[in-house]
Amino acid sequence: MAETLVVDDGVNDRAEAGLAKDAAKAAERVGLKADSIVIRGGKPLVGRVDVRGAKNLATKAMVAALLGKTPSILQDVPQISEISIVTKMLEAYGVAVTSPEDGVLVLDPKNVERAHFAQIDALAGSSRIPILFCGPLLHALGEALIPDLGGCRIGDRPIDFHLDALRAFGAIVDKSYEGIRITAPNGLTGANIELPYPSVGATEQVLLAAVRAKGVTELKNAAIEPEIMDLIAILQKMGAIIWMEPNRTIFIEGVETLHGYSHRAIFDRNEAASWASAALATHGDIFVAGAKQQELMTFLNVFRKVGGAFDVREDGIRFWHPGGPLKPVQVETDVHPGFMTDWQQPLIVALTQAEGISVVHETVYENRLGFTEALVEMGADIVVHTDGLESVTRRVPRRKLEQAAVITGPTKLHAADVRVPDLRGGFSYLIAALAAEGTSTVSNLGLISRGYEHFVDKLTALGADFDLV
Ligand SMILES: CC(=O)N[C@H]1[C@@H](OP(=O)(O)OP(=O)(O)OC[C@H]2O[C@@H](n3ccc(=O)[nH]c3=O)[C@H](O)[C@@H]2O)O[C@H](CO)[C@@H](O)[C@@H]1O
Ligand SMILES: C=C(OP(=O)(O)O)C(=O)O
Repeated sequence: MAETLVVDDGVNDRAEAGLAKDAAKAAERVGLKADSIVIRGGKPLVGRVDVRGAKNLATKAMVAALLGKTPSILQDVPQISEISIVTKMLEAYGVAVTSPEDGVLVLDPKNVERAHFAQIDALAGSSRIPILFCGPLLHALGEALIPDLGGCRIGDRPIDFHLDALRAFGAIVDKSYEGIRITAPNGLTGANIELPYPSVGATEQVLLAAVRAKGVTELKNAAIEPEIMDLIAILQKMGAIIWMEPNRTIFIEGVETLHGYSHRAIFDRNEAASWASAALATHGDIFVAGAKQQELMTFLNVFRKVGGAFDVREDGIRFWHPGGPLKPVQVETDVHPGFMTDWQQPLIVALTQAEGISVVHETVYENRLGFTEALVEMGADIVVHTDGLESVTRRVPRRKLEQAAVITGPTKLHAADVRVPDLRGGFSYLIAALAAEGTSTVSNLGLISRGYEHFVDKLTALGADFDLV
């Protein structure tokens, strides 16, 4: 059975309570005081939004700073609650975090020897990032205490690949602690690791542990998402030796010491794709400044097939609904370069407006379509098949408990009161409420601020009609 942290039944409630409590607190730290938004829908979103660094890179870059002997500088850091949570973690682990100007973080690991493990428990259940501190802390201190993980509840999200990899490096895992305690009395030694699935987090785990391990590490079946490539670029700036070979193989030659980096985070392609879906679903026209074509190629193909229009410019991408009917599509989520799982939730709202039957097959997580229930309440015709659909071809082997959503459109969406279940599901509810006729209330907004910077201000800039409660 896969090893898990916070996902077994007995501890789920604790994780959920932690996530909800922390989401609200962390949201306040990034300026969101309201729990709910009352949206008067039926108006197209038109205007410009700016997208900065990716949540899924910036947080890992912050962890990487712990590996350096000197301070690191990270630019284009978004004001999202996930960053404020990781800042608190870094501070507990002895890294001084300052922000000389908006979007810039200086991360100084000078006090890591005086890590305050006792303060870490207060952050239990708030994020998935803590598990990535294992390698850097083991190199710095020979010991790591990691609190229970949080993150979106979109599947079981075990950490067996992470722990197996750490054991392969020579670490000892003790799960009697609430969370995990991990030690490396003899240091970490490079290893040959093959991941059972190209997990993003487990690939990052291996990179962050291997860069200072003794000897060479070979990682097979690695994830190769653009955010991972950006993390590799950061580690190389720090002095690491990393190269790639075909078929998802990464080699890392361990080095004695690393120094700080200066880096501008890759843009948030998940946020960009979310605003693109919002433009389509509301018959709108949104220029997403900072979006780049390369990392969005797979999304852009699907967006075009659905009938959306886009224009790639020097400084961003304009997405709009060109008029006329939208077309149904068949999409299967996958690891990069496939269609990213984080994109499917916002896209599904747009697909409720396509003429015909669309299929979205979720193959990365086993519980990421539950959010569609609220869309059905709002008038969408969506049937979720929990065994997946046999007819869909796939690159990765079939895994248990997959889900497929069959969306029949177009359907008129009407107003409803809905509660945000997870980050992308929450953004989807905002889109649905903006597209629907009437007045909807979306509550538990704190979760959206985990990954969408200044989304309330952006909605105002796009002409949305709403009040915060
Ligand atoms: C903070 C962050 O970057 N989050 C992203 C990251 O999550 P995260 O890194 O958690 O996602 P993974 O790629 O690790 O997970 C993919 C699949 O592998 C499974 N798995 C993973 C690890 C493990 O030890 N055992 C195991 O079975 C998971 O349950 C899941 O079904 O990549 C996901 C897939 O692109 C994205 O949806 C998330 O937005
Ligand atoms: C699933 C996501 O994030 P996390 O891994 O932080 O829960 C996401 O960004 O959509």
